[in-house]
Amino acid sequence: MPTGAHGLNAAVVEINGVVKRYGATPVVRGVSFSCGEGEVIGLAGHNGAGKSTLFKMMLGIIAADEGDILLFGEPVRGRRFREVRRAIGYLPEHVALYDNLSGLETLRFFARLKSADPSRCKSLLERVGLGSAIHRAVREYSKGMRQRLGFAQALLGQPRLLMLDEPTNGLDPEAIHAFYDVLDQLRQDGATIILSSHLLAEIQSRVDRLVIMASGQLVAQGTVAALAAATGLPARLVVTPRDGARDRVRGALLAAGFVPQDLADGEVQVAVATPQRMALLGVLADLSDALTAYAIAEPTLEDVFLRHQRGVTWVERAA
Ligand SMILES: Nc1ncnc2c1ncn2[C@@H]1O[C@H](COP(=O)(O)OP(=O)(O)OP(=O)(O)O)[C@@H](O)[C@H]1O
Repeated sequence: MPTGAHGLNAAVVEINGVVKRYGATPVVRGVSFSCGEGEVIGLAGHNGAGKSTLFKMMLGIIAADEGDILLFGEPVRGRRFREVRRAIGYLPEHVALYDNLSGLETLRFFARLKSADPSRCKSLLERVGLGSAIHRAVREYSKGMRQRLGFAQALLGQPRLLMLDEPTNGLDPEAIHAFYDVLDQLRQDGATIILSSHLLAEIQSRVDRLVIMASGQLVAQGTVAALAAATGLPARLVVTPRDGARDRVRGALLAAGFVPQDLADGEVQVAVATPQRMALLGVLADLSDALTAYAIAEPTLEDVFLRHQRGVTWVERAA
């Protein structure tokens, strides 16, 4: 395993001020982050945020216009990167496959390209759930099967760093579950993993840290808990007034400093900022005979994400 110029403790990934332009248009705009050994990082962002472009720069497939990228301490376009590249598994967003080859032939082909041990191909295909289809032509593979084959290709050569671009794209829920099981085993084996997704809800419980991109910029990074707490988004209270009690409910909420909003089905909603939580308990107690139900929804990471998409930037600073 490469340890890089900085020795064993070097960050696996170091990205500093990376910019990429197509023509005059910047699509990655000054992105910086780093990633330590064994970390699982979720790179989240909507379509077009710049995730795939960043991945391609991290692999040296395309050159950055500005900034530095070091993997295992080596500059990605440097002379010694070839050696480092062998320790990296990459699942591109669109895997190019030869339709006439079988799954096994395909993987053996990739193994030769990567100088990886071809005798492991069969067990790798079993590991990604393609064990019964290894001799079938890839042209007969479903989208999900092609994606699994791409994943097997990324696992060739026991990579120490896995970069997976939208790895669950095209997978059904069962296959997504199986994918994360394999990812957990790889994490236990000490691999560093960066996976991108536009589905924050799917990855948020499966990564150690999130890096959120929007319009080519890194808008937030941190653990899921830190991101949710730091943005201080309000919780939402939704109450269902008893028949004829709606005005009383609205009045009590207003008097306690909340701003009631009528929902279509007769319910009333208010935003509850953290300092208002105690006041909320009092109002609910006063209104106990006027309500048939109430529910408090904590802010989700999706709310955080949407807020970042609207241009609010918050980046967790290292202590
Ligand atoms: N070769 C290219 N030439 C011109 N523009 C490009 C090229 N490749 C990507 N872009 C543009 O760069 C921006 C970022 O694209 P990128 O594929 O990195 O986003 P993404 O976050 O991976 O989104 P998606 O999930 O949709 O692929 C987009 O606006 C895209 O149109």
